[in-house]
Amino acid sequence: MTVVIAATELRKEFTVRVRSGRLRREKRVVAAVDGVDLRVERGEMLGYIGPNGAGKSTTLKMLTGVLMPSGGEARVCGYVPVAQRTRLARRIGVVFGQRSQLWWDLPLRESFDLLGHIYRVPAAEHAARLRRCRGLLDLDEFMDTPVRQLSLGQRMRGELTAALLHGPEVLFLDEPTIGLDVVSKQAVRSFLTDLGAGGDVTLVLTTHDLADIERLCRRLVVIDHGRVVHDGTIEELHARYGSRRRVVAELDEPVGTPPEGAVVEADGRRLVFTVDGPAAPVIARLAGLPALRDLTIVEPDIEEVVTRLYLSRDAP
Ligand SMILES: Nc1ncnc2c1ncn2[C@@H]1O[C@H](COP(=O)(O)OP(=O)(O)OP(=O)(O)O)[C@@H](O)[C@H]1O
Repeated sequence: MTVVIAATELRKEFTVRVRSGRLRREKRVVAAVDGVDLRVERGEMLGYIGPNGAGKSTTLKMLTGVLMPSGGEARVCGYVPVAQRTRLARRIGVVFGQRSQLWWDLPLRESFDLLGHIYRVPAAEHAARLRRCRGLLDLDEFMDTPVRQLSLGQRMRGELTAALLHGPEVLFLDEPTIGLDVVSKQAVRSFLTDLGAGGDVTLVLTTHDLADIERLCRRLVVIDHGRVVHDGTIEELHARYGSRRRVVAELDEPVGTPPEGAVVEADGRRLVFTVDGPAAPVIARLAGLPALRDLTIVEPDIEEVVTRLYLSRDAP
């Protein structure tokens, strides 16, 4: 296994001035990233999440060579990000949802051509990658539209293409689906799934949309107040917080005496059972209910478990 991202005790402190009286301003140090250890192997798709202000973007900026760490070490593709930023830039692709790497007044097509020249991508490689992105991201309709006239969803598809034209090994995506409609989100997600399926590109994704994570990432790193508070699979997070599957029975008539273990909802027309192991015994027990209309198994909800994790961190 090749480790493509290795961070040890990575730290970033910002000095901010805060008002401390009518005229006085005091200096205060904010530890935006407070000792993050992270190892990511080639081909992993990693979700890097956390509440607002947790330090996600700051971490990504340090890993991509935009910000100098205050402490600790980072290597990405073997390079020290800030010191070897130019060399690193050839090996990574970056999409910051809130910012653009495209030329505002140029049509997409020309932005892509320029990027091909800047990175000195051989013409055949450039054409092949562009063809693939055009197909998978449905770019054809707006290839000749100036970037400033693109909608957010169209621009994001352009941004992803721009980040990939030089064939990066690691792709850093900071909120790539922010503000996109459901169709554009799906387009971006299936594009990233396709990209990850090859196993060569490593993907680090920050997002507040946990469906992105569920759809794309096996591993989840959660940070809060600049520190890693979970590093593992989504299943491990569910196990840690005791998330359970539920069996839901919909009834045509309100139930008289609810079966043991049921929570009764919807005026007695819905029974909810929490199950620990296999759902079959509960389902078998319910199959005989006279007014039964439908039975569903509801998997543990990622939003719920992540909310619990964030809230538990807030507790004193
Ligand atoms: N340039 C800066 N100067 C001062 N403080 C900063 C700067 N950039 C970030 N911070 C602070 O560092 C902390 C982490 O910010 P960061 O942008 O990394 O969070 P985030 O996890 O990406 O948040 P969000 O989900 O809201 O985008 C916050 O408290 C933020 O106010």
